[in-house]
Amino acid sequence: MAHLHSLAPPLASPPKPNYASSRLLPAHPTKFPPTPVFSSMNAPSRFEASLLDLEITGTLPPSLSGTFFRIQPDARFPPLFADDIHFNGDGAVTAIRLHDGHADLLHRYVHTDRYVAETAARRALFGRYRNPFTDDEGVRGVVRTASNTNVVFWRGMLLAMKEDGPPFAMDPETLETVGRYDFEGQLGVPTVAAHPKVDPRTGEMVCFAYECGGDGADGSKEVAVWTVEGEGGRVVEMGWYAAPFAGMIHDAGVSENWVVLPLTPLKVDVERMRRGGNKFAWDPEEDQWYGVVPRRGGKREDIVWFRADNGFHGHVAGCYELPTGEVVLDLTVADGNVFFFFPPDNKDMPSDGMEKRNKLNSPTMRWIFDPKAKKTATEYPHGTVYVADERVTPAVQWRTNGEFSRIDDRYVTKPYRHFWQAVVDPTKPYDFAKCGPPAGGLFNCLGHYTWSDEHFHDGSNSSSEVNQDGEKPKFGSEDVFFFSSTTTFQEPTFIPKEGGGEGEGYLIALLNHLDQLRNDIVVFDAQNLSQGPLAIIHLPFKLKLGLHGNWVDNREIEAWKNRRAEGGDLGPVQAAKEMLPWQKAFIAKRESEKVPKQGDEGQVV
Ligand SMILES: C=Cc1ccc(O)c(OC)c1
Ligand SMILES: [Fe+2]
Repeated sequence: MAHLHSLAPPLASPPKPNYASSRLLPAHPTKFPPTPVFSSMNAPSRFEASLLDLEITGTLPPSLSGTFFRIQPDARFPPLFADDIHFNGDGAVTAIRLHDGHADLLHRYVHTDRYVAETAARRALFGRYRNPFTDDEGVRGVVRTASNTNVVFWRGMLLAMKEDGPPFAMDPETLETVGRYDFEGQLGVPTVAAHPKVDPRTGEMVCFAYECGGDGADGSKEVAVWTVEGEGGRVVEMGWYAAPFAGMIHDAGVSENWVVLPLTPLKVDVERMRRGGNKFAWDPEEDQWYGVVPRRGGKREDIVWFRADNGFHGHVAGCYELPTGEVVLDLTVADGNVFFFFPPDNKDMPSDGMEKRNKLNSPTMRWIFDPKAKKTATEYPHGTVYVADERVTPAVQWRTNGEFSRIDDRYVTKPYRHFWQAVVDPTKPYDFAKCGPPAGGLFNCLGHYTWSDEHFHDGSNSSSEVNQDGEKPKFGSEDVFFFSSTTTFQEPTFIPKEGGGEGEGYLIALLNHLDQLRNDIVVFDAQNLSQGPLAIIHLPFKLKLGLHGNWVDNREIEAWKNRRAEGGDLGPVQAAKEMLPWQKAFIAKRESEKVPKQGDEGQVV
C-alpha cells in the first residue's frame, strides 16, 4: 500500500451554488459547501439524540460507572462563508453513560447565544472564525462563541468552553443548557480558555485567558490567570499580564505554585480581520514563547516570558516542580503550522496545505523553566513585557509523534509517570481507496508512554539514550495500538480505577470508521493498549471529529446533583444575569452614536 504521506491529492476548487463571492446568499436552500471541511467524517451531523443500550462487542468492566463527556464542532446551518473552517462549528456534546456493563448515549447542542440567535433566524448569522467584522449587523454585541472545544465538569455543572468567549453551563444529566456562566456574577472576562486545570490536592480550578483586555476579539495582548475555589466557588487570585503579541494560548501547564502559558506564533491582526480575513496568521519567523506566572498573588511584573525557536504547541501532558524550584512542562510541539488554514500573511512564505500538515513532526518535549530566571523589562507599544535573558531549548524530545496528550488527572500539578496520545504511524497501511484523505489527521494509533525512572521526577536530559534500533531517543516505554487501515482515533481520556495507583484504569476514545462513516467508542486497559480494546461500543451513526472529553464518576455526578437540587445546599446552577462588561460598553456606545431620526423625539425606546 502506498505511503500515507503521498496520498492526499490537491483539492480542486469546489462549486459554490449557494454562495456569491463565497458569502452565503440571502435566500438559499439549506446546502453545505462541498468542501473537505463539510465532507467525509466531518459531514454535518446536526442531530440531537438519545439512545438506550448501545451495542457492545467485548465486555465493559462492570465496575465502570460514570459518564464520558466529549464535544465536537458541528455547524448547525450552512456557514456564512463557503470556505469556513471546522473550528467554527457549533458545540455539540456527547455523553456516554456507562453502568453495570451497559452504555447509553445522549447527544445535544450547547444552546449558546449564537445558537439561539441562528435558530430563530433559521440561518447562519455569525461569519468567519472569531471575526465579528464578518457577522450580520443584527448580531453585533451578541456573545458569539460556539463553545465547541472542551466540556469540563465543575461543581455540579458541565461547562462547554471555547477560548474566544465565556463558558456555557449545561446540566450533566440532561445536557440541557442552563446559559452563559459567569460564576455567579464574579467573572467579567470576555474570554476563558478551554483548558482549565483542576488541582487534585486543593480542589481548585485554575483558569486562564488571552485576548481578554476588551471584547475578546480586538487583538488585546492582555492575559489573565485566576483560581476558582472548589468549595464555595469563589474567584480568587486573579492576575493580569502583558503578552508580547496577541497570539494563541490554547493549553497551559499548572504546577503546585506556577502556571505556564505556551504562546504559539499564530497571530491576531485586527486590520486583517476588518478586511474580512482570518483571525490568525502563522508567523514562521516568530519564536514560541512560554509565560510563567505564580498561581497566587501574581502581579503584572511577576511574569517571565521564555523564548525558544519557532514551533507549534499541541496539548500539555504533565507539569510539576523539581526540588530545585524549577518547573517542568511536557507537551507536544510540532515543527510547522498545524493550522494550515491560517497561512502566513507574507505571500512569499510557503502556504502549508493539508499534505504538509500531515508530514509535520510532533514530538513530546520537556521544558524546564526557572521562574526566578533573570529577566529584562522590555517596552512594547502596548506596555512592558518581562522577557527572560536566556533563551530556552527542550531538555527532552521524545519522538512520540502524537497529539492530544492526556494523563491520569489525579496527577495534575504532580510528578507523573504515564501519558497517552493519539498517535500517527505513517508506516502502517492506510486504505486510501476506501477512506479518501484522513479527515483531521492520521491518528491511526493510540499510544501509552511511561517515563523511565531516570525521567520520572528529575527531568534530567540524557539524549544519548537510544532505542533497540539505535536510532530515535526514547525516554521510557511505549505501548502503541493500531486498529485498522480504515480507522483513526480521537483524543483518548483516562478513567481511573478505584483505589488504583497512577495510570491504573481504562482509556476511552472515539474511533472513526472512515470507510463506513460511523463511530465506535473503544475502551482499553490503560496499561495495556497493545492487547486491543476490552470493549467496543457501537454507534449506529456518525458523530464528527471532536476535540476534548472528560470522564466523571457517577458518584460525583450524584453527589453534586443532590447539592444542586431545589432545596439542596447550593441550589440550581444560575446562568449569568447581566451582560458582560464589553457588551454593556458596546450598547452604551451604540446608543450614544445613534442619530435621532425626525419624529423620534420624546419616544420611549
Ligand atoms: C485544537 C485546538 C483548537 C484551538 C482553537 C479553537 O478555537 C478550537 O476550536 C475547536 C480548537
Ligand atoms: Fe485543546
